Amino acid sequence: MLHSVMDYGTVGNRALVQRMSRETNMVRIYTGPLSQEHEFVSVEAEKVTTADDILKTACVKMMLHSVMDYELAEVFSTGGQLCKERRLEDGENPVRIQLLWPKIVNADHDRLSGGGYTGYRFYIRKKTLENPHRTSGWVEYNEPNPMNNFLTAFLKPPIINKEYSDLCNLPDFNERTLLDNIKSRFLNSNIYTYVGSILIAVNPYKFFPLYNPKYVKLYQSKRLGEMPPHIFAIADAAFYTMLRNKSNQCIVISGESGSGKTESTNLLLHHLTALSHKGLHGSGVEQTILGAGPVLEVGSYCCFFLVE
Ligand SMILES: Nc1ncnc2c1ncn2[C@@H]1O[C@H](COP(=O)(O)OP(=O)(O)OP(=O)(O)O)[C@@H](O)[C@H]1O
Repeated sequence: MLHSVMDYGTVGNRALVQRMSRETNMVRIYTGPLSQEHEFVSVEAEKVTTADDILKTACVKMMLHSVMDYELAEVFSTGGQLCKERRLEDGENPVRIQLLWPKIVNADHDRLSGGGYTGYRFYIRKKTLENPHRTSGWVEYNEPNPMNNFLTAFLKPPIINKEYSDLCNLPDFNERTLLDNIKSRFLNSNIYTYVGSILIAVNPYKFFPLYNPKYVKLYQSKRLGEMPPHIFAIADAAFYTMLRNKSNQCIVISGESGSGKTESTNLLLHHLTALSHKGLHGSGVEQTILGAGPVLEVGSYCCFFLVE
């Protein structure tokens, strides 16, 4: 009798364990430089789902055609410095792995601060030609995370040879220090610098991946100066000031011929339409913004009116 009760218990437990292992979880696969559109893709998975299956789904979501060329990596990072990473074996179970990640560290997981993110993440990456089968053991690094290097370098200002992202903070303000500061920022791919609430843009005459949806998201609802200088920050500040104060806004863009006024106007429009797409304030805003053109071009000035 006792034996049969115990059997019942065992069968009941097994059913419970099976049910629990079938519960689905979301696994975030960060895209790094592989996607301009998405910071990550979410894949629904069970505890028993293999890394290989998750990789296949992530590739479909990201429209990457040859799964064989990609792999998943578990990455631990602190403040923009990649501490360690390892390749996931095909048969490993990412859901089980992420359940073991320390919760306290991962509380900061989604917080992109001046130093990047802190915690564990899964990344999808291209297999390297030199080493198509990277080790599945942890490899430690002391250099900026290669997955996110442009974004990380952008978010993390250099400590040595300190640069000032706002010229108002220059300890010794004169023409020389001003130009030196803008030049050294430009050489570090920082084309934007603030002077208080004014933005100086240096035309790079080449494409920088600074305007994709990741950056649109990064600058939404942020105070001017909270994030590194960017044209999106100006658009965001004007947009929210217009909504908050219920007053029209004007952005003046000035510079000599070829300095990038038209490009800057397009980038402002790009961010403003992205903000209105959020649907927070009704789709009419986009029409109003687009209807706010024509942009007034007079000599070397562009005036961009944002009408409530
Ligand atoms: N932020 C930027 N990133 C990359 N290229 C840029 C950027 N800003 C401007 N450019 C490039 O520089 C060139 C000149 O820019 P643009 O036409 O915007 O200058 P402009 O000030 O409007 O010139 P003009 O006053 O003669 O009309 C263009 O080829 C443009 O693509």
